[in-house]
Amino acid sequence: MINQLNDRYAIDGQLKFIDGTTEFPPDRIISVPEEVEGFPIIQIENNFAKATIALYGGHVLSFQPMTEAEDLLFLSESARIQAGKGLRGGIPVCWPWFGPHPEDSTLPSHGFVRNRFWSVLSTGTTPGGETQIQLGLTDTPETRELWPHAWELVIDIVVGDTLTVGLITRNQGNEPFTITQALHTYFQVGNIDGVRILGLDRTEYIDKVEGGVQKSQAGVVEIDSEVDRIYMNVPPKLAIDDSTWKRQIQILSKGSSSAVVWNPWSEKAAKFADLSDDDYLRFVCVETTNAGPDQIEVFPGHEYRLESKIRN
Ligand SMILES: O=P(O)(O)OC[C@H]1O[C@H](O)[C@H](O)[C@@H](O)[C@@H]1O
Repeated sequence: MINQLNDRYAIDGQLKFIDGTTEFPPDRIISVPEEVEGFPIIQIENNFAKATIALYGGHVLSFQPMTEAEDLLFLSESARIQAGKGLRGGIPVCWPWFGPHPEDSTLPSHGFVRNRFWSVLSTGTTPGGETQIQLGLTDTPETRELWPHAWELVIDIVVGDTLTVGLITRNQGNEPFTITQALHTYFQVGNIDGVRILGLDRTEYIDKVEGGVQKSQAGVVEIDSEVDRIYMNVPPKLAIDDSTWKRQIQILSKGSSSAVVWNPWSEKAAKFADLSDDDYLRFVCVETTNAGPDQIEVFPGHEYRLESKIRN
């Protein structure tokens, strides 16, 4: 499998496929999903940055511009490969619903594409020397049991000094459908104590920690307890200011008017098997979403693109 992928899609000196099971320590490989041999991970290194992407979940795992000492993305040291489960960290794709299913709590949280193998549609180099990868996923009889629609998803990733991730939803059926979704980005930070999220002053948010009450943000967002919020009518540009590592990460979104900010804090983090107890100090999720009232209707034959650009 890895050899075939390399024969077809590798780019000399820039992109190759590796067997992900050799990248994770054996005690963190709980069960390898059966659909595809090995656990293919795309490894990219070009003039601008290094990045890795798992075919499982269409999941960007890491992105480090050459100018940066530390990865912009957080991947838990306790992240594990487990069939049916997503990986903790990077950019999980939540689709076609964000969070719990609105009517049926037995359905998986954050939809069902973060734990499926995506196929490679293309790899290439842009005229400017960035690396572009497109992965795809389509409905099957099994997904139609979970969500009765015909669809095609494409994740369009460009690795340069900026990481661009576009998630394209195509409606291949005869009826319109409505989605919520997220590029659920885990940003790595020096210490959560020194983090300020900029750009959300005076926006309204749904506070999930306090049962969904609506509040208004005053000033920058600082985190010193569990935070789980859907911000609404957000501007297209947010930033994470990290005083510990003295860097600022820019997040530019398109096709999104909401953003989710999440940190589980100590007590909740301790309950996650795939997070170390003090990992809550090392990341904050600032997610580019269509969530809460920001819902998207896609008409037959049409497509919708949600996009997040990340850079330092
Ligand atoms: O544990 P997961 O299913 O990956 O979800 C992790 C988190 O994702 C989002 O940020 C939600 O707003 C949180 O409520 C949830 O806890």
